Amino acid sequence: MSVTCEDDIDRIIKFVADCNAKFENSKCDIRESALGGLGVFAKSDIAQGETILTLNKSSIFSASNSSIANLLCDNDIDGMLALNMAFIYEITVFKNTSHWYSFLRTIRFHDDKGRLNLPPSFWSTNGKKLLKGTSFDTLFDALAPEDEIIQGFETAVNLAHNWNEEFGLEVPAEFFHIDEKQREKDYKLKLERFISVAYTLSSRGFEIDSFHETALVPIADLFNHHATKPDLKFVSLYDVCDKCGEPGMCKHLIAEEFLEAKEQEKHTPATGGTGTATIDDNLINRLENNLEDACSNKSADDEDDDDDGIQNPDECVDLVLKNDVSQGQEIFNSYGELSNVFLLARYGFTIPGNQYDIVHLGPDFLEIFRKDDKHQEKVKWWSQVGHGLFSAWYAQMRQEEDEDEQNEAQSDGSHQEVNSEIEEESDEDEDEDEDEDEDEDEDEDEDEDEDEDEDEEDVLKSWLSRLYIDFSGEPSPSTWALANLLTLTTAQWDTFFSQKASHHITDSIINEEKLPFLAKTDNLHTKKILSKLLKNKQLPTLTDSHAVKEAGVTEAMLQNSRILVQSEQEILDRCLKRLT
Ligand SMILES: C[S@@+](CC[C@H](N)C(=O)[O-])C[C@H]1O[C@@H](n2cnc3c(N)ncnc32)[C@H](O)[C@@H]1O
Repeated sequence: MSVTCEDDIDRIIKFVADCNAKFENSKCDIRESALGGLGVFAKSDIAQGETILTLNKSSIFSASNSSIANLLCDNDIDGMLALNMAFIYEITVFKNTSHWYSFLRTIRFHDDKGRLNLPPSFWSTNGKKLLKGTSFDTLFDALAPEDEIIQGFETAVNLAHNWNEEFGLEVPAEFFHIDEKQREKDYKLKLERFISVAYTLSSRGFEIDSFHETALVPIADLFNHHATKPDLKFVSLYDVCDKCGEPGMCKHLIAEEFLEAKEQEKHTPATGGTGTATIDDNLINRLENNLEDACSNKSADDEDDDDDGIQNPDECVDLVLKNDVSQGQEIFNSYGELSNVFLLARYGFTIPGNQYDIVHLGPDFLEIFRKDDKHQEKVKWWSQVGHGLFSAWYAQMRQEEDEDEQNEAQSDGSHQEVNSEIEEESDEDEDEDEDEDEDEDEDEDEDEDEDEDEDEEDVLKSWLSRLYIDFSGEPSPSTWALANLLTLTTAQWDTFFSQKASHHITDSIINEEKLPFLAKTDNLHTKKILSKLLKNKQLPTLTDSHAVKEAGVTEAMLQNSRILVQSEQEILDRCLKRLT
């Protein structure tokens, strides 16, 4: 949960005004939202297509335009780790000397009681219990501490000390100085602060372009998320030079073109070639001259901009309304079509009745197999052969059904054209595949042993992940198939194969005519098996009486877990209703 204080609104508005941003202040109101923290509301009716925020990319905060941009680049640090480190240096070391300080200090990574904002993977043991057995735990394994962020923290601590030793850059002590006298305790504290910043920034970041990557965008980050009816579109030109952020020609592109031309020359016998293309002093001088010219033109343009207030749209980010909004309404953005698992893991909140939620049944099937030996052969076949075979057959069957539907709607002439195009495409694919196969053969032997263990784990994860119920309460095709399989008597199971290898069931040859049986959704025995499995499913019990909080459990943890668990429980109830 990352929320902004009302007291900070003026500071944020002043920051964007100082940056010459265009924010429709007269039409939008920033105030407290019932969803928590602040939100943005329409002061009057606003029409679809209106741009309510335009900000030059120089006013957003990214690792690439931060005070430590060069250091990060020299040390090959990018992505969220770079943004995290840049944010920490800006708010602790550079403070008032930083252009972004008045904006960045409004981003809080702890609640009003000073408790850090941590993702469930770093919740206390009691906190994690609240989500035990949900899809968050069993499908995404999202309660396990994330090694990547711990490694990121250690990299950041080492770099901070190196930079301090090499050229005296102050170490952000609250984050990266670990007191050796109480190392274990202090390490945990600093690590959690670092994770808390990472979690907070991940809930507020926008993907800008190939230069800035993920960045913080003032005002834009005050819009809350709506799962089904967002009002806004975030617009930013993604393809820019990844070294300097220029949307058009820049010295890096000129250099690249020069090297390409040299490379071509090398392969053209008439002119001959030098053999290697390097960026020599001459080229650098030419580029620098070009750049100076470009800069002087650009500053002239910028002066023009100041005169008439027009900015180059390619250098700006915009928030544009994609619906009409009415006076008083909260204006929503979309953070993506995300289930509560993703919302909680990345953004720190959940929404009741989230239509992207599912209930995972992998561990529940495993429990049936663990308890009852009689299914062993079927499970072995399903995990190693059956699920792949069934999934491929099912996908093909669905495709054919879709094609039949399309064909019915099409005239005969256009129908034939479509088919011949598809055939040509698949012929080409086959040729390409053959070539690739030859190359691959050489490398295969080396990697085989290493790959085997990983493969087994991946295979298990893969077929278990397909066992779920969707938001409407409908079991997935694999869930129906596996449950149908469990209903087979020994005699029926034997007729499933045209040739059965009794020692190695996975070598048996399936009777393909039997596959449609696995897709059946009306078998009473199957429905009984599924109903029993659902009734036995153990989700945490988090009724209102769970209000007595245990140590290490905050109100926010409890509230988010309650919403997530309730959403899964409602899906189970819907499924049970369908089955009976
Ligand atoms: C980008 S910020 C949005 C502005 C935020 N309300 C604030 O006060 O700064 C994202 C955070 O807003 C909150 N949030 C956004 N949409 C929400 C929703 N639909 N329900 C509950 N909280 C939401 C969450 O705390 C999330 O971490």
